[in-house]
Amino acid sequence: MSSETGSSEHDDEEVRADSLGPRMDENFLNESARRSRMPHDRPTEHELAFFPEIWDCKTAIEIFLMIRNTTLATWLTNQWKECTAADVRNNLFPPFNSDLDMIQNIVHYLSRHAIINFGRYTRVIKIKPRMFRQQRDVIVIGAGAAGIAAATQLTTFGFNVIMVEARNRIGGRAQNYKSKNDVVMELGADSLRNLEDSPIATLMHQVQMEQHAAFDNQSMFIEGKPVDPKRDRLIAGMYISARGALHWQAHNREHRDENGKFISRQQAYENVINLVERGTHIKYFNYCKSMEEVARAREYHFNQMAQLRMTAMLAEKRVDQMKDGEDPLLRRSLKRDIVTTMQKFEEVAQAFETANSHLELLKKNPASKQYMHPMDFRNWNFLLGFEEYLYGAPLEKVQFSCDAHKNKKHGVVTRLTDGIAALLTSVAQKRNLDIRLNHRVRTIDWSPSHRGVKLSVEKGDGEIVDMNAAFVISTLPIGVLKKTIQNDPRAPKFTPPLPEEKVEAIRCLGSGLINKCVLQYDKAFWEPSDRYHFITISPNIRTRGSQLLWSAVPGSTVITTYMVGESANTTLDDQIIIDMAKDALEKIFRQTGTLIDAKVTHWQDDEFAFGSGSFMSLRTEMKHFEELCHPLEVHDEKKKRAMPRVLFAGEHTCPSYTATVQGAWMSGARAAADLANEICGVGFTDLTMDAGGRGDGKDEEEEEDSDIEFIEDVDRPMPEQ
Ligand SMILES: Cc1cc2nc3c(=O)[nH]c(=O)nc-3n(C[C@H](O)[C@H](O)[C@H](O)COP(=O)(O)OP(=O)(O)OC[C@H]3O[C@@H](n4cnc5c(N)ncnc54)[C@H](O)[C@@H]3O)c2cc1C
Repeated sequence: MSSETGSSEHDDEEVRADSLGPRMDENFLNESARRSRMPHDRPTEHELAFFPEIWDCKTAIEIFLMIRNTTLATWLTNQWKECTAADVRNNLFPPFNSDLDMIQNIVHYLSRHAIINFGRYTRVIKIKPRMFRQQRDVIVIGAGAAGIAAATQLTTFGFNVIMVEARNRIGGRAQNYKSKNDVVMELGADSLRNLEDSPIATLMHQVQMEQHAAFDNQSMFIEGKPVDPKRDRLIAGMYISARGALHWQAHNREHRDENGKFISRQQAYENVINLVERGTHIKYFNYCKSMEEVARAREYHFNQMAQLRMTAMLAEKRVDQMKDGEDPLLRRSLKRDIVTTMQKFEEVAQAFETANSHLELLKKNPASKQYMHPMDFRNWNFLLGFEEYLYGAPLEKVQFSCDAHKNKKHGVVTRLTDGIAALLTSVAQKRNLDIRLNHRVRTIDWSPSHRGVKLSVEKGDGEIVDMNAAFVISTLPIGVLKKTIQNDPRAPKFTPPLPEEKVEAIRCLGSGLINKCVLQYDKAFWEPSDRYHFITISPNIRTRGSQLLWSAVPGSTVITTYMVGESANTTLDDQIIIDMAKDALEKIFRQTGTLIDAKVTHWQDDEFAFGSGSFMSLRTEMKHFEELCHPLEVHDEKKKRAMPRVLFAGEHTCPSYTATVQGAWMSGARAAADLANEICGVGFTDLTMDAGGRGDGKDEEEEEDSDIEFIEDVDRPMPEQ
């Protein structure tokens, strides 16, 4: 019987392997789940919440996972075209391809949450709005990565979306600047990390833009002179150990001071260094103590040897002075004394030798007086400065345990030759988004007395217009929200004011700053294939973040340097910053070309950003992210519950990827899904009831559309999108 079961399992496996297309083997399915940030072997908590029918049944979970992973693989195989239930079914083998409901529900779930079918792709199934007409209008504030993600998703769900953007361009903190001879300079975000599992990788795949890896081949310079790579590796090793220790601590215990504030990353590094330094001092103290003890023992043995030698010599002299036959008893006794003294001398001489060689050994291997040489502290400080670049804030202000909540995989760092803003523009164009540039939102009125949300918007020519929508998605940056809660007239005003919990969350989240100095020369005097990325180490700890990294797009004549940490908020004149950068380059390369164009950013003064990105400050708690995402709600009499009016997105609402383009995109998609789930219902679980939970006949004034049309579908009608 057992052999029968065994062979049937084996046959099943063979059937599975044969039935899978050439690319849909198990490894590819698992890899597809990983690339979509999902575990391949279990449903996520979010999935379980949406698919209660699989909770208690192992087989149902297996079927679910097979269909889900095949859906992800189907999408990843062709990300230019909508992945439909029919496509997924074609890639499934029996019996998994028979559960049409499950296939459709999974495709809907993954599409709704922007895990598949997002970005710049061709839709196959006609969009069917699943909400009342008056619930269809949405205004998205801000046309950065978060706004574009939210708008593209919402249009897919059937909403009418208008985007209002204060600037005369889209992209927000991803900003291209075309220099005098049309070379693209990135003034905002320039590097894309975590691409192995990032939705941005899909956009790049869809848009097919030229890209290149950054951070290759780093060379370090201190005051124009290359740093010894051996010492660099040594200090980098120490830093990696210290960072590992911090990471371990962050995951294992909470570190707050007596005021309940988190310890800063700078403080945590200092603690680690002090701990190691203390260990070094203790070792040095023990070394000195051992030296002293061994030297004393050696001296003691030496003196003992001298004494014993003297005793033996005196005894010998006495024996020599005795006449033949005189006092034989005394002679014998003296001779015996001489023998025992010499025996003792041998023993002491051996102890002396041991002490002596111990002393020599100690002298040969002296203990260090200090952990790190003052010169090496420069390298160390560069590494901390580099963290300030990654976090976009001085380490004194960054919460030490912030890594515990961040996705730490950085992998290959990629840059786009035409810039990140061009990528976002391409997606927005393809999806035909209605973007109103030069529309600066002044007030957001979400009073319960209105039917929806009323925006007061200032157009480029100064005219103030009112715009109304059922819902608003705000992607106002954290810097702008901070100004809002300070009643700064430059930031939009909320009426009624934001709830206290949200105000507290905005106050407690950090708003960081990275600035850049971008230089365009007439020729590239750096080696384009080699040192297109290098590092200058500041001799001064306070200025460690000033012009620490240099990067250039290979083949271009533009080179960029960054100002981070304390140095980012500089009050120096632009010309001084440019001259400093030119001097640093001249020190390294001696011969530089002619400067054609230069640009220094001041993101702290930009009225539509007031900073570069959010970070976890010493007061940030995880609950603050929930508060930041939480929509502004109004009680709905009909539905007898609170309904969202203003939803929030932006990089600062995505704790795993704060201050990144990826985080911004994911937050926009999340806000769009939240709104659609709330208004359209989770279409994949309830296909008969309408959006408002009405369930039966139609309300006269709230007419629903019924223009459903499927261009391509599985054999039986597909549920509404
Ligand atoms: C110098 C610098 C370097 C960076 N480097 C990187 C990097 O290497 N990699 C990375 O992933 N990220 C980087 N970032 C961070 C990244 O740019 C942001 O996290 C991301 O672009 C934020 O997108 P968002 O949509 O949340 O916000 P934004 O892009 O800021 O979009 C918000 C939009 O709202 C608009 N807006 C503001 N106020 C109003 C108003 N009153 N009315 C109407 N519209 C308004 C703004 O104009 C803006 O377009 C960097 C940022 C800076 C500044």
